[in-house]
Amino acid sequence: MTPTTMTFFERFEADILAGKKTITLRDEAEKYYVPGSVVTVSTFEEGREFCRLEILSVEPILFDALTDYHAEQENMTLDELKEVIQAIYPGIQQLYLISYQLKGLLKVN
Ligand SMILES: CC(=O)Nc1cc[nH]c(=O)n1
Repeated sequence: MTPTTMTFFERFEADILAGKKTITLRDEAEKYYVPGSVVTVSTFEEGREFCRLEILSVEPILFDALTDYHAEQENMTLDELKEVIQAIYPGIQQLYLISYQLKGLLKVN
């Protein structure tokens, strides 16, 4: 079944809404997003819905293949991005690069 939801840590919310973070790197469990589908996005911490995103692509990528270009799309330096990914997914090598575009903001409740 096509996933219809995605969560992000609250600290990424502002960058997503500002269009400064346009990709996310996820593990095997989240490789099933479908290009062209729209997902409702909520915070990981509180489950607060804050936007909808259209999934543009889902591609496998190895941790060691991450470049400055990927970091730029995450609004980070490459060192920061690698630290963040290692903190979320310790020891991971196989990642999935999900690119998306903002489809709409959700009202504050
Ligand atoms: C909740 C969660 O896993 N969030 C992530 C993970 C990887 N990248 C990202 O932008 N957000």
